[in-house]
Amino acid sequence: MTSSSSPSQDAQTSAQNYPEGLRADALMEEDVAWSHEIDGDRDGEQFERSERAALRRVAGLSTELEDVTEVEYRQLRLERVVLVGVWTSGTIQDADNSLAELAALAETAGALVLDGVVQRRDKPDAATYIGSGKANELRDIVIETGADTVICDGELSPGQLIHLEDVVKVKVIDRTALILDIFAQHAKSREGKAQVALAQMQYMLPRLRGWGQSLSRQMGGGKGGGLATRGPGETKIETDRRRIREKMAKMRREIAEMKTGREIKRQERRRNKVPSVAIAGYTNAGKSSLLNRLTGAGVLVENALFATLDPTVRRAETPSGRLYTLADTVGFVRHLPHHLVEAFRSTMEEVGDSDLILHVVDGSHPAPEEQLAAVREVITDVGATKVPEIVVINKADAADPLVLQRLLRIEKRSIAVSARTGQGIDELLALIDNELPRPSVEVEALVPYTHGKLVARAHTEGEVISEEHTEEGTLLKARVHEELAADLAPYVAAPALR
Ligand SMILES: Nc1nc2c(ncn2[C@@H]2O[C@H](COP(=O)(O)OP(=O)(O)OP(=O)(O)O)[C@@H](O)[C@H]2O)c(=O)[nH]1
Ligand SMILES: [Mg+2]
Repeated sequence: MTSSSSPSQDAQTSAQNYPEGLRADALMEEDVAWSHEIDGDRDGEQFERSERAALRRVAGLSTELEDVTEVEYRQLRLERVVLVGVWTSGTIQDADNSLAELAALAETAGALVLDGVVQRRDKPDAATYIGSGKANELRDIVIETGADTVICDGELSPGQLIHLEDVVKVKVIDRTALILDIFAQHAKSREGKAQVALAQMQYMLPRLRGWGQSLSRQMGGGKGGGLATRGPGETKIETDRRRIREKMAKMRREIAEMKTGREIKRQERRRNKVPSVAIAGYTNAGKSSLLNRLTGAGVLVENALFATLDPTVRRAETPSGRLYTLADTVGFVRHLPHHLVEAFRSTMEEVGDSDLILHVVDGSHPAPEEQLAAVREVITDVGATKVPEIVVINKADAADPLVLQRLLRIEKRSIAVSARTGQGIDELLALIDNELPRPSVEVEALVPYTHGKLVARAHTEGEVISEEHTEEGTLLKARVHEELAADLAPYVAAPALR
């Protein structure tokens, strides 16, 4: 590891150097001026008085701890967080699910969730996200719980973050920053790390505005800011921005190179005509567990979101003995930060390039249909709509049988399995066998025993229909791909004999 080459670290360091500046930034935000006009409780008028009256507490969110020692241990390094969401449409259940997911994300990032509240509004408040009155209530909750961070369930403008921070007086981060943080913690490969770093820089860039202003204030610009302080600040910001943009450009080039390497490997697999199966699905659906079940591979399985961030490809075999590759992929999540969709396009491209998608969904989740829809949106996004899909409803052991029935009815090509107990796995393997593309050429050849390798290849790369050991060699009837057909050509029986 080189000391100064991590851009995300640099960005973090810079942010720490100028925390005041981020605040100062808000004062410059243009949206502040008009936000006050549409602020207040006007937005909420359509809603019930009781709904507007207070922040709605979401039950059962706080992190469960096994024992006291765990509390002490965790408090040493964990952030204590309060979650806050704005509920604009849909049912209470939707709002609660969304916040429960945010809680899972926060825990995955290593935080201790103390409380969660939802505010019903038409749309997020332009200045403080939840509105200034509710922000004060949130401040009370923060004091009461001893939280040191507030996490908002959405992407907030830099101005909103800072305004809310000014009221609640602890650090405020948004869902995007949280997901980026988890991704940064989990990325393993060089490519994955580079992609996350790039996404982080992209997220940072528009939030850089205040740093220079703060600097100029330190240099004697005085409070209140205004145009007078902008001069030197602007210069500093320009430098920062240019530096970051240069790093981003370099990073993009490096990622492109790494991508070429991966593409070559993929083409090799293609050339060998090994069919590929991609496991896609919502985060925590059990994709890695399923990969393990299907191949016996030791892939990291964790009850955490985004345990898998780098594609893992394994070799597998159908019950009839055909080889294929099985690729684990990064989990999907609703409202995936836009730069991350871009950054992880490469993983998803692999999905689009496969012969079959195993779309894993957690049957025990409160809203599996929503997960299916969210994942399909991204699949469409990367143009993978033509790839056949099997919906694998996982965690059948823990799911409500009625929900399973409902899903099996709605999804035509679906199967209920449990990666944990092994239930339904044999059927799934047979289904995969069925759905994989069939090799196209049917051959009948008498292969000399000195060329046993060709027979073995017919088994793994094609489909053997019949095999007979004669004095001259193996009499083989099989369906194979064109390349193997060409290799077998010298031994193909004369047409008259067929
Ligand atoms: N009850 C039950 N739990 C399961 C089953 N399959 C997986 N799990 C659990 O679900 C959690 C997530 O499993 P993973 O395989 O890591 O899920 P994933 O989809 O790869 O998740 P990410 O890589 O984080 O997106 C783990 O705690 C698993 O033990 C199952 O069939 N039944
Ligand atoms: Mg995984």
